Amino acid sequence: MPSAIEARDIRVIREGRTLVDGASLVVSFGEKVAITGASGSGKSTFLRAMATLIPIDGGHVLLDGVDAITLPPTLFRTRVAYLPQAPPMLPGSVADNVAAGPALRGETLAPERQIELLRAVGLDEAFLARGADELSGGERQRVALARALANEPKVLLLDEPTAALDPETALQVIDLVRSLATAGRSVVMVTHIAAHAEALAGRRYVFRAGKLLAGAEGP
Ligand SMILES: Nc1ncnc2c1ncn2[C@@H]1O[C@H](COP(=O)(O)OP(=O)(O)OP(=O)(O)O)[C@@H](O)[C@H]1O
Repeated sequence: MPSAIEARDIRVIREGRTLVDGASLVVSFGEKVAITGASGSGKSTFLRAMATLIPIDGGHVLLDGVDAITLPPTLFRTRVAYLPQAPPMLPGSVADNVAAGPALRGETLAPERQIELLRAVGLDEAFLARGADELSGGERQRVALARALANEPKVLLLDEPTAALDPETALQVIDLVRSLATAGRSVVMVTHIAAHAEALAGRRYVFRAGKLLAGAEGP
């Protein structure tokens, strides 16, 4: 069976510096992977490369065994959700945000589905009418996850989802992220906080000097 997503020998070189030096990662369906590493080690660059958001200087990203380069970008973006640190909210209500992905494709997200998605991220339906710009950091992170889930992605790529959160909220968001890995959905999370990587309870990697190393060893 092919993997859900695979990074094969990825290289990223910028301004003569090798930021990602032949990094490979195979993620199975339903698997959780946490990548830690020191600031500036290249983990965000690697995650963005996996999301096909930046040009790469070598290697391949495979989705379900198929080279991403051969897939229509819109298909890849629907299957693979990438969330940056502190994802920005779109103007309007929480409902507008949750329904944004389908709306881009000219589809309407049924109100029942919006409620279901909010519940999946631990928010009740009263949030739908709230202005997205009034939310706390933790609520924004949850709404961003619900917005991503509306596309029914197979893979979630999360860059420091707890970066802007207080310690208690951060652990709640990690619990939530852990629960989002299901039989058909994989999660790859970058975090510089070892305890959060551990709390994800999946496979562990460390990014060091552009290399992705298996294991939980600290930076
Ligand atoms: N487009 C670019 N051009 C030049 N240098 C870059 C570019 N993007 C990233 N870098 C550099 O590459 C290195 C790795 O950055 P990256 O954001 O991947 O690190 P990180 O491990 O995620 O760090 P942090 O935990 O601080 O976010 C840094 O030194 C950064 O300044």
